[in-house]
Amino acid sequence: MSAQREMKEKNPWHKPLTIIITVIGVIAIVALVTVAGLQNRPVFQKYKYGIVLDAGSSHTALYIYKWPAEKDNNTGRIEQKHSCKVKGKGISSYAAVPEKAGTSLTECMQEAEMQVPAWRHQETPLYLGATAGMRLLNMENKVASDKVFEAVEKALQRFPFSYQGARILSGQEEGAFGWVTVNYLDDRLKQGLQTTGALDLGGASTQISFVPHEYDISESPSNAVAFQLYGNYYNLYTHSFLCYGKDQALRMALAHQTRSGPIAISDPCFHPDYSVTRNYNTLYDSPCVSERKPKVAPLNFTHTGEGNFLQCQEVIRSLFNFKSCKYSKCSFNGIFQPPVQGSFGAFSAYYFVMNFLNLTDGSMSLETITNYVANYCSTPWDQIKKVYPDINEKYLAEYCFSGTYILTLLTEGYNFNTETFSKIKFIKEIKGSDAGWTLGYMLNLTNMIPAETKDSPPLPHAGYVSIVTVIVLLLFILVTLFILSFRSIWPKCSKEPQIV
Ligand SMILES: Nc1ccn([C@@H]2O[C@H](COP(=O)(O)OP(=O)(O)OP(=O)(O)O)[C@@H](O)[C@H]2O)c(=O)n1
Repeated sequence: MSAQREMKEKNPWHKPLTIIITVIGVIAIVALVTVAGLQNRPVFQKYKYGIVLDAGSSHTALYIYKWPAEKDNNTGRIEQKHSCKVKGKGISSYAAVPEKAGTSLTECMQEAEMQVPAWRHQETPLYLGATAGMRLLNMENKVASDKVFEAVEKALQRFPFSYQGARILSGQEEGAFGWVTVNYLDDRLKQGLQTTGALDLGGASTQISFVPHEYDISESPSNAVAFQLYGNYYNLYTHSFLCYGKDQALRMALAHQTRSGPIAISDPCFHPDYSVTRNYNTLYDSPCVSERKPKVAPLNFTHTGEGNFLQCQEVIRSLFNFKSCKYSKCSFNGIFQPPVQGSFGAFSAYYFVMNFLNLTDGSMSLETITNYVANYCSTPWDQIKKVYPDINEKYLAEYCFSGTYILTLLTEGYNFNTETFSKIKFIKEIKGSDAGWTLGYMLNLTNMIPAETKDSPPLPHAGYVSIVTVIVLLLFILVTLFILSFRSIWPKCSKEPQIV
């Protein structure tokens, strides 16, 4: 009996005050942990959406972007949710039947309706930007270009999105927004890191954009774009060469070889044994070559291949004018360009071509790549078709020209050398979003990159709650220890059990 009593005496949990403190403490901890848990549980994310249609010269593509609804003004959070390739050619090819330019977009727009939740449709901005194909059509036939836009606008307005307009981007915008996209996706802008240059090769134009060292923008103001993004200032050099996209460059190369109106040409940029009949009118039906059409020429010419890389380079060199330059330094055609600087991302047709040729592995030297392309070009056409039976023959026939064009443009046009060439990465996408001008365009139009950085609290909310929880827990332990340590000096007389 007395032993039992003694045990009760020694066990502090039997003291009423201790029990009360313990219960309160446990309740406090449970409450805090519950609050922290609720606060930090993975909540159902609500997203906002934006749609951009890239109406290029060779085709149109639709991109849907999404970002967390509560973070409109934040960085690194906007990502590509979906893309859709419009069937058929670019909208500029519908000049003779403009309504078809509109209807061609229907399928991808219907996909967009399914991809974006219905309750977000009305607030989802929808943009269409047209590039070099429409630039050329607009130069050639403004009425036809306006009609294509009318048809496209009509078609897009039928959908329940917030239509924001369709327009032709300038070459400078195309270059600058491509640069913004690449650096945004790489998280370089928010962190103020050294930026990556952007190389974009389309069907009808090509763009080069980078931030040069010691750049005197007054030398050629039309090539300069100033940005203030997240509190950082950038003086971007950008230039777009109309007609130097890969399809128009090929036209120019063929025009060069048919300038005297022959009935047949032997082309070093096509494989040995390759042979097709081409139509003079079709070849010269572009403002990039129309003025060079020979006065006297048959209806068709036979286009055969020779597969000679060095001679192909000679033909391609003839497309560039390296003679005149009124600036301290030029790329070609008298266009100012400071020396290339830093790393570059090369996308669109740069990627399609280099990926087909298996040359996107960054470890290959310029010399190895050149030898590979030379060897590829000299391979007979029949053999090429056997090795790649599933590739569209039109694309397949052109990869020798395209590979040679890319190497010549980069090394002789933009002056990349062995060392600087090794800093070019051929990329399709970055972190799941396609490289191209569309994301940069949307970020700009929706003001989603602030000029200044926002002041943010020193700790994120979740961190704050966790720290408070730990501190309270420590306090509770300290108080308990404190109470227990005083147990021995508590007045015992009043609590002495009365033994009757
Ligand atoms: N698998 C593929 C897909 C496309 N291409 C080529 O890549 C170019 C298209 O690049 P893109 O960036 O889509 O150009 P567009 O936007 O159509 O052209 P632009 O920007 O000049 O208007 C075209 O020459 C097309 O033939 C290719 O070689 N292989």
